[in-house]
Amino acid sequence: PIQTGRRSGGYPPALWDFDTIQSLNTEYKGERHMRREEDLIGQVREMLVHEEVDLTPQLELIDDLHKLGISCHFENEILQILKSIYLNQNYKRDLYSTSLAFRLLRQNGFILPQEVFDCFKNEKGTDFKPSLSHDRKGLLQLYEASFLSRQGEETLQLAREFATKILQKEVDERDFETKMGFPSHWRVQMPNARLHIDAYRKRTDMNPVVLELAILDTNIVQAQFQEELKETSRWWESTSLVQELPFVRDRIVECYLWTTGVIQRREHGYERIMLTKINALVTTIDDVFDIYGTLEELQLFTTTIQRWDLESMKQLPPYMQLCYLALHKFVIEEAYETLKEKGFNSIPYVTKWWVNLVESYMKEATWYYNGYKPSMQEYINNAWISIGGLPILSHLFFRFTDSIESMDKYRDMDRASCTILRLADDMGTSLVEVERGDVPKAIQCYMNETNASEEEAREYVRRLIEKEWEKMNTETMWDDDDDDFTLSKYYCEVVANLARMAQFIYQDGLDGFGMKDSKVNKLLKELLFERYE
Ligand SMILES: CC1(C)[C@@H]2CC[C@@]1(C)[C@@H](OP(=O)([O-])OP(=O)([O-])[O-])C2
Ligand SMILES: [Mg+2]
Ligand SMILES: [Mg+2]
Ligand SMILES: [Mg+2]
Repeated sequence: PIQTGRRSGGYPPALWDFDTIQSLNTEYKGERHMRREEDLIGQVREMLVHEEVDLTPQLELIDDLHKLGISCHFENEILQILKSIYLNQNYKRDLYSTSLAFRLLRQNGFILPQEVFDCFKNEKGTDFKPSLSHDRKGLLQLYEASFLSRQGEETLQLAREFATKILQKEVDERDFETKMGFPSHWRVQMPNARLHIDAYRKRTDMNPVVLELAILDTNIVQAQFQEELKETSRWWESTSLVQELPFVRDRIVECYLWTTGVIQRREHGYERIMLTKINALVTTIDDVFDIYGTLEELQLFTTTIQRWDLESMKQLPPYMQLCYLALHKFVIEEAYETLKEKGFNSIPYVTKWWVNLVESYMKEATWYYNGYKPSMQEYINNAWISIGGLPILSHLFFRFTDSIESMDKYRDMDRASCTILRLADDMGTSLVEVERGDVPKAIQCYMNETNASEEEAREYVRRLIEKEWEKMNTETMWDDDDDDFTLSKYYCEVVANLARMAQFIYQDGLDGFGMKDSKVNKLLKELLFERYE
């Protein structure tokens, strides 16, 4: 049933108010903790570079440091170790070591060819040797390594099918993903770190120095996250958008949580605060289009943003004027920083993506009000834009790269990231959205088009996400020695992390952003509010 005009999003109120956020405190800002952390970092560095450990334990340590959220302290040492393994190719061992080395090397820019797995295939090269089906440890790592595949790498496709077929026998189809969890290549680092610390501390091969560093570090980085969160909360309060537009989702804490997975490097606090503001603005404008504005108002709003001037603002209703001016003010402030620090004017580029976004919103609103049901392809061609990833990535582009000319190099990875963001969001939010009144989303479009069941539609969307990850890998993993192709490492990281964070927020098909009863909400409280014991 098409409900014209004002609808409710059915979203619960904010879980934490302004004063609660401002009163957050932790003892882990003290000098004493910093000194202890430096001491532990020194001890772990010794383990990394001096102990003559065998290849496999060294790779396992590197993998653990990343999952425990503390690899940032050892970036140079890790790259040195991986570079030497890459150059003297001493990873050709059993399935486990080869798969582990393959994944860690590719994840760090050393693009090992898929042919390293040929020795594990049968004579005809048509499949992996059946004898491997007893090597569970090796198969798990082969499964993980297969997610580093680029487009057209058949051996890795074969590896994923082979490992999945055998591992699936242990768990039935449905909870395979839940039990296996997302492959590590799809997992964000900081929001998952505490889950890994919980698991690590129970392992028999756990190293007490590594464990103590991981626990201390997660409490120290929480102190930094809390200060950044407080700043974003003061900004959000100052916009008065919640007061003037009471129907929008008041989710500044969740908007901040997003950034801890997208921008994982400690020193990029400014970018996390900036990204939180973008998330909050996109959420507000999305709700204006999705649940509140009449078609006429939305058309006025779109035209005003297309003009990007202050003149045409007066034709807007008051609630839209405030929203428009909040966006305008943010874009100008960021452009000011970019001009001051980098000497170029980002406004024409950034405003283009904000205009594209509201035009895609306008298309969805028109479809909705006309009861139009787009085909899957027609929907996706618009919805990879309407998810709001492009303004996010364009603002981050100007923070993490130094030349406007290079923008085209990133176009395909941007699209892959936004498409995964869109598909993951639809998996988590579209049932509630369509229920309260919204344009049919990926799951519904596929069901309309093929008469498939919801479960079949979800399985189809999951396969689309896998394909988009292959595009992402193809675009972001380039041989570092391919010197005519220099990409910004930081930018490639955040593009892939935006997709990862979407899959984290909407894991298990739940809305970890809009709704409160999800695993994500528990992880949010632990990461941002609770001391890790
Ligand atoms: C940050 C975001 C990913 C972006 C703004 C809020 C979101 C959580 C999501 O909100 P949603 O209403 O699900 O977007 P859409 O489905 O209406 O496009 C779109
Ligand atoms: Mg919406
Ligand atoms: Mg929307
Ligand atoms: Mg949605």
